[in-house]
Amino acid sequence: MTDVIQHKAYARIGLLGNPSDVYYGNTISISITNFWASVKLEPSEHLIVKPHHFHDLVEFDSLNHLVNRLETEGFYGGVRLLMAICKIFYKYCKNNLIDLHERNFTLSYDTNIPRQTGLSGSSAIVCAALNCMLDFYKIRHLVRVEERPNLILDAEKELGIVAGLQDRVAQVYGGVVFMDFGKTHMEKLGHGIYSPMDISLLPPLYLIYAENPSDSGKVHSTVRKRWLDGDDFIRSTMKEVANLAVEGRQVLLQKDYAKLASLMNHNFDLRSMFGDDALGEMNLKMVEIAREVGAASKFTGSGGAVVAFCPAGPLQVELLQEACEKAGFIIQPVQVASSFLNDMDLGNSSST
Ligand SMILES: Nc1ncnc2c1ncn2[C@@H]1O[C@H](COP(=O)(O)OP(=O)(O)O)[C@@H](O)[C@H]1O
Ligand SMILES: O=C(O)[C@H]1O[C@H](OP(=O)(O)O)[C@H](O)[C@@H](O)[C@@H]1O
Ligand SMILES: [Mg+2]
Repeated sequence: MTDVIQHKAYARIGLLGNPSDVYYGNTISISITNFWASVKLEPSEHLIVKPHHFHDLVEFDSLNHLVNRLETEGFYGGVRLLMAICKIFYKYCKNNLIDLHERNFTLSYDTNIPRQTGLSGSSAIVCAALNCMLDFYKIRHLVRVEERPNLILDAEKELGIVAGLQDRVAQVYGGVVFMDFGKTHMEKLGHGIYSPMDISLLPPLYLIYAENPSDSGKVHSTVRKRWLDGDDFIRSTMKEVANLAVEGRQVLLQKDYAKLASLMNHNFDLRSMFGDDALGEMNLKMVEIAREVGAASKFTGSGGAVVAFCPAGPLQVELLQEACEKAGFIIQPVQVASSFLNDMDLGNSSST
């Protein structure tokens, strides 16, 4: 009864096809153990959502400190995410006639995912919290794995954040997943078709990032509006982006890494549809630096971090490391997470 429940959810990299997940496209995404968010649920008398001592700072040294902090980190931390998933979870259970016991809990969180860098720090917090609640109420078998990414996305939608499913799928499934968000099954099933791939198909990848918060909701809103208005250029470019993941799946199965490099670069080039202002100068610089040494590179998400691949091998990796250090960017090898699904999760899944 008094057991503490704790779950981690990891950062993710959009390897190919992002951001077409927001637009009935396809992606290949990877869950990585380099960074994670963790959420703790402790039974308690009242229902409490605890602010994080750093990410939800409300006490400052001075007015100058407060303003500086808001300008670099924005207004929000993770508390709103935890509250939003509580609301979505409760409503989902109610609508699906899932009985919840009446005991209360305290939620707290921590994260080392660089903030708002397109590594999916937001949905990691939400995903870890959802896992805690599934265990607290012992209803894991009643909420299918394919549905869970939708709940996580709904929590962020509740806050007005424009985002897609790829982050949430990678964080629920783990490993490498090919995702098909085609309109037909999105409308018929209410979710995409998610096919885990063998993680050993991936070549060594590198993560480059800078402390450079960018708001994924803001980055996406203009393109989203143009897509909804039926803008021909945005619609056709987004289809092209989606096809890169479809092609990428075959390319990975054949271990054709030269082709993988060209697909990654093409993916980034198509992101120019967002416009340089939305993409951000520092983000563009990260991609440029990788390309200068002949590495393939693209955004992991909506901006802040870049995934790079060195098709020419270790010497090229050294050049890339030197170039990043010189420019003040952090670079580290990507550590791919294995699948997170257990027997109970797989037992209630219909499409994996
Ligand atoms: N590391 C973090 N710590 C606390 N809250 C975060 C963090 N990262 C994101 N958030 C919360 O999630 C919201 C959306 O973040 P988002 O732009 O999607 O970033 P990311 O690329 O990391 O997912 C932020 O406005 C903030 O409320
Ligand atoms: O633009 C993208 O590639 C992704 O942007 C968001 O992810 P984030 O890590 O918050 O930048 C969004 O949630 C994803 O669905 C997009 O593919
Ligand atoms: Mg996000």
